[in-house]
Amino acid sequence: MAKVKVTLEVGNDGVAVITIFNPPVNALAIPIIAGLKEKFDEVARRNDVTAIVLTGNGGRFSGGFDINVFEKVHKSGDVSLVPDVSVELLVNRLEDSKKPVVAAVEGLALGGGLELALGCHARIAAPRTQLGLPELTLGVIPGFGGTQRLPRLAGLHKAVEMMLLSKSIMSEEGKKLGLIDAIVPSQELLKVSRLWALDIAERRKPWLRSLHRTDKLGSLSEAREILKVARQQARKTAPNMPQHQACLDVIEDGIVHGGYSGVLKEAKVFKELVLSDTSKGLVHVFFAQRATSKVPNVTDVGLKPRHVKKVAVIGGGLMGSGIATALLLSNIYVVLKEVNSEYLQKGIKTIEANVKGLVTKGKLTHDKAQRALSLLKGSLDYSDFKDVDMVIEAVIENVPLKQKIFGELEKVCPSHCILATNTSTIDLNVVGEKTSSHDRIVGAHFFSPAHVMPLLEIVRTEKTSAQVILDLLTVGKIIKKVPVVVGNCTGFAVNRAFFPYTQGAHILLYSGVDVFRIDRVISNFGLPMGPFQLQDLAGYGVALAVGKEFATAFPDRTFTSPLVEFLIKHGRNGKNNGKGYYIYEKGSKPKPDLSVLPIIEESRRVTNIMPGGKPLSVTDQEILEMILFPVVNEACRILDEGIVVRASDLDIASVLGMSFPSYRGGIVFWADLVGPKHIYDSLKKWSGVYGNFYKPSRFLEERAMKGVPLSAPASSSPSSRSRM
Ligand SMILES: C[C@H](O)CC(=O)SCCNC(=O)CCNC(=O)[C@H](O)C(C)(C)COP(=O)(O)OP(=O)(O)OC[C@H]1O[C@@H](n2cnc3c(N)ncnc32)[C@H](O)[C@@H]1OP(=O)(O)O
Repeated sequence: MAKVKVTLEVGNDGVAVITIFNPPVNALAIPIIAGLKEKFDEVARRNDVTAIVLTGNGGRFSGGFDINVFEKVHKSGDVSLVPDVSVELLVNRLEDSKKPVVAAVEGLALGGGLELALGCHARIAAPRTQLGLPELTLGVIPGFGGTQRLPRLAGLHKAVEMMLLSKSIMSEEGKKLGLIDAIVPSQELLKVSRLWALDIAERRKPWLRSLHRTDKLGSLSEAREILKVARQQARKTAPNMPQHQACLDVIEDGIVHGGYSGVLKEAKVFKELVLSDTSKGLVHVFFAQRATSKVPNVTDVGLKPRHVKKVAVIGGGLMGSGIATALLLSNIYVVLKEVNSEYLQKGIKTIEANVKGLVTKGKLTHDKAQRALSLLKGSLDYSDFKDVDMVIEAVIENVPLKQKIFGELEKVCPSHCILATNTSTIDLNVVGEKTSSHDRIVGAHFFSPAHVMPLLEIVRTEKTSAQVILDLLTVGKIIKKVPVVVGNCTGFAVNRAFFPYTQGAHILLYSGVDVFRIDRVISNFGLPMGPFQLQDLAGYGVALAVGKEFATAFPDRTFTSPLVEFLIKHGRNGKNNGKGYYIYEKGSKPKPDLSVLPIIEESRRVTNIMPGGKPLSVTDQEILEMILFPVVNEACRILDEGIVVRASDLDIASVLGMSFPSYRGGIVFWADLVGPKHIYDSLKKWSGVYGNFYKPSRFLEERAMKGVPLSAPASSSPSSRSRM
C-alpha cells in the first residue's frame, strides 16, 4: 500500500473522514494536495455525505507544505511547481463547501497544516497539540491563507506575534484564543469531531467561515497601530530579511480590502519570496541541519545506539560545568570530578546558577530544575567512575595533563565507556597516546556556554569506532544539540574555518580602515557582532593563544598581528576588564572607545603594510569580502581534506558555531551564491599585495576554473582526499 496517500471513509452517520497519510509528519506533498482536491470533490458529489472531518494519520495532523518542493523551485527557478492550494483547495473546496468541514487536530499542525485547519468550519484538538505558522523561518510567508485567517481567529496581535516570531502555541492556549473550538482526549478526537460536523450541518452549531470574520480584527486604526509597532520591531530584529515586512503588508491588505483580496495578495507575495536568496538559504539550512545526523558507515550500517545513563565530567570550569548542565537538563546522571573541594564547590555552584538562570528566564520549571540538580554528584576521585557510560574531559589545554587523565581513565572506567575530550586544540591521537583505547576516544567539542550553544562537534580519528560516534551522536541529540561529525585537525571545522576571520580584519585595520567601520560592515551583513567586538568578548588572552596555535599549524598562511599584544601592554583586556575597542556599560550597547585609536596607530606604524604607504580606499563590500573570502578559502581546504562529511555540515557548523546568518545558508552555501570564480579572482588579486594569507587554495582554484560549485560532492573534484 502506498505510504503517501489521502483516504476517504464514509460512515453510517453520513460523515466522511478524509485522512492524510505521509509519514513522518504528514507533509503536504504534491500528491497529498492532489489527493485532497480529489477527495473534497468526491464528498461534494456524494449524496451519502452530510459532513466532513479532516485529519492526519499517526497522531500528527500535518507539518505543513512539503519543503522539498521549495528546494525543487530553488534549483529549477520554476515557481509553478507550487500548486494553487489557497483558492482551489482552501477557499473553493473547503471553506465554501456546501457541507461543513471539521478539522480533527492532533500532535502538530504547522504551516500549511495549520492553514488547512483554519480553513475548516471548526477545529477540535487533542491536548498539547502544537499549532504554528513557522513559514518565516523558511524565508516565505504563510501561503495557504494563514496571513488572513489566523488574525481573524486568534486576534491580530497574537497572530502577528505567532507569524513574525514563528512561535507555536499549544492547543490549550488556542482554545482560550478561540482558534480551537474544543479540546478532547486523543481517543475521542474523531468521535467528537464527527458529532461536531453533524451539529454544524444541522445548524445546532455555528457554520463559520474564518475568512469572512472581522470580529477579532479591531478597528482599522487599532490594527494599523499593531502593524506599525510590528514593522518597527522587525526592522530591528530582521533587517536583512524581506519576509517580515512582506508578511505585515499582506496582513494589512486583507484588513483594508477584505480577506479574499488578502488571500490573492498573499499567494502573489508568497511566490515572489520563494525565489528569494533568503528562502534559498533558510531552506538549505533546514535540510542541512537534519542531514548532519546521517553519517555514512555509522548511521547506515545497522548499529544501535547504546543507552548512556551516567556521564562523568572532569573539570568544573566554565566548559565542564556548562556540559554538566546540558546533560543534567536531559535527565542524565552526572559525576563532576575536580582536583580539590574548592574547585568542586565552584563547579557545582556554576551548574546551580546555570539551572537557576533558566528558571528565572522562564525556560525551565522549578520542579524540573530540582530534578536536574538531584542527578548531580561531586567527586574528588575516581570511585564513582566504575559504572559510567561516558567520560567528558574538560580540563585546561595541557597535553601531559590530558595524557595522564586518559591513562587513568582507561584503568578506572568500564571497558564499554566512551572516553571523550572537550579539547578545542589538541590532536586526539596525542591525547590518547598513552592508552590502548583509541577506538573509544572521541572529541566532544562544545561551544561556550555549553548549556546554551546548540553546536556539538564530534571529532573522530581514524581509529574511533563507529559505535562510539553513533553513541555520541545520540547523546548529542538527547541533550538538544546539533551534532556535526568532523575529522581530527587543528581547530576542527568551526575554529579552523574562521581563524582567518580576525586576521583579515586586522589586515584591513593595518591598511588604514577604521576599526569600527569594519565591525559595522560585518554586523550589517548579519553576524551578531564584528571581529573586534568579538575579540573584546572572548578576551585578549584567548586571542593570543588561538593565534599562536594557528600560526604553528598553518605557518604558510597565518598573518601575525601585533595589535593584541599592544593592547595588553596598554592595560587592556577587552570586556573582561572593561577596556577594549569598546566601552562596556551595564544596560547600554557597547560604545566605540576612541582612546584605542592611538594604540592602533602605533601598531600600524610597526606593521607598515598600507599599500603605497597610504590608507586603503575600500567599499563596504570589499571590506566584507576581504574578511570572509579567506574564511571561504579555509573552508575549501576543510572540504578538500574531507574534514566534514558533506559541505552542508560546514554550513551548519558556521551557522551554529559562529552565528553566520542562517538566512545566508552558511559559509559554503553563501560562497556558491557569490560565485567561486569571483572569490578566486579576488583572493588572487589580494595575494599579490598582501602575500600568502590570501593565496587561493587548490580546491578553490580547481572549482573556480571548472565552474563547479564548492558544495558539490568530492567526486566532482578528482583530487579530493577524505580523512573521514
Ligand atoms: C504554503 C505554506 O504556508 C508553506 C508551508 O507550510 S512551509 C512548511 C511549514 N512547516 C514547517 O516549517 C515545519 C517544519 N518541520 C519541523 O519543524 C519539524 O520537522 C517538526 C516539528 C514537524 C517535526 O520535528 P521532529 O519530530 O524533530 O522531526 P524532524 O527530524 O524535524 O523531521 C522528520 C522528517 O520529516 C521531514 N519534514 C518535517 N517537516 C517537513 C515538511 N514540512 N516538508 C517536508 N519534510 C518535512 C524532515 O526533513 C525529516 O526528514 P528526514 O527524516 O528525512 O531527515
